[in-house]
Amino acid sequence: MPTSGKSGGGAPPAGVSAVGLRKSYGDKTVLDGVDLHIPAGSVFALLGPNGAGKTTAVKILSTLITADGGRAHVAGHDITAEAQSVRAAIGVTGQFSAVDGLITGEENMLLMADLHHLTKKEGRRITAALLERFDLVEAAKKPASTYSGGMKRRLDIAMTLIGSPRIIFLDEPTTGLDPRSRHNMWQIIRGLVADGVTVFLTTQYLEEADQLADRIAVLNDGRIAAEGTADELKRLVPGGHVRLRFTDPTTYKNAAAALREAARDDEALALQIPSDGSQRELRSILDWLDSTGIEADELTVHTPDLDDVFFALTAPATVPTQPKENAR
Ligand SMILES: Nc1ncnc2c1ncn2[C@@H]1O[C@H](COP(=O)(O)OP(=O)(O)OP(=O)(O)O)[C@@H](O)[C@H]1O
Repeated sequence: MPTSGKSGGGAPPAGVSAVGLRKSYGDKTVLDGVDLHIPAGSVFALLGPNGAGKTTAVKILSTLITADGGRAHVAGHDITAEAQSVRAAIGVTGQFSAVDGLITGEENMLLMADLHHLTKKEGRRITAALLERFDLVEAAKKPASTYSGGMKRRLDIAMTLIGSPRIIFLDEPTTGLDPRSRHNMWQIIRGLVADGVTVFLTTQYLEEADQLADRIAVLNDGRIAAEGTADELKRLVPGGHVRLRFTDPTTYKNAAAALREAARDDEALALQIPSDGSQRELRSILDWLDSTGIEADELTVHTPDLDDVFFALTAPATVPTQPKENAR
């Protein structure tokens, strides 16, 4: 349970905790009782398909909008009763960028320093350090509207850091970025965490969550469908299988008849046998193929990844234990 988090003794407060968060727009329920517990100093990824309510959750936790129900504490402060203290402790970047394209990157930074009531001297010092850290020195005197997507995101995060936030909400920080800029952003996020910042990240990229997050929650239909480390989530779904592919339709048909427990893909002439991918299971499958004289043209081992988790948990009618393609 959340504590009021006043900085007394005892265990440090969670970075973010929420119980039963609810939000509806008209008769559409967007969040239907969301519970979260994010330890301070960790990276948390909220995953979900388009329209799942990720941005809504970020907006509520960063006090941009109010929830219809539930309670939450951010940096130890109640988001309703102590919204001002929450705002002082957090930074938010992403879909609602604070970058003003008409002024230069440096001017954007100095403006932010003014907003945080830093002295001119201190503002200049921090601006110079952050422009350097985020590789924006060369572009500093150019209007931000001329920046690439990756540079704008870097500037956005640099501006957020002027306030020395303890918690940063990154709403889809790499959407639309090319692979190099995405990797660059991952390095930046890792750097923030190394500095002790708690990162709340929303993303549609499973690889991103896998790479960065200590814990991941999958939001679906307004509820947390699953929560855990990437490995814990991968163990939730039976996505592991051995795939046998054939080129000759008759061999494929014979194999399918003999291997009745395998899921069929008639178009690709492929069979999928559920398997944990262990050496013992592989050996028994190979022995069985030898003994029946079935020879596949290709054999691949597939272990569950976050894609499997995502598809299993966010399918319209979730039936995770059944293979998608079944025998006809
Ligand atoms: N101000 C609003 N008024 C009405 N409906 C809204 C409003 N804001 C969000 N919604 C609806 O709430 C749902 C969740 O939106 P939200 O932006 O939180 O989803 P998301 O998970 O961030 O999606 P995406 O990945 O597409 O950004 C959507 O169906 C959206 O249309």
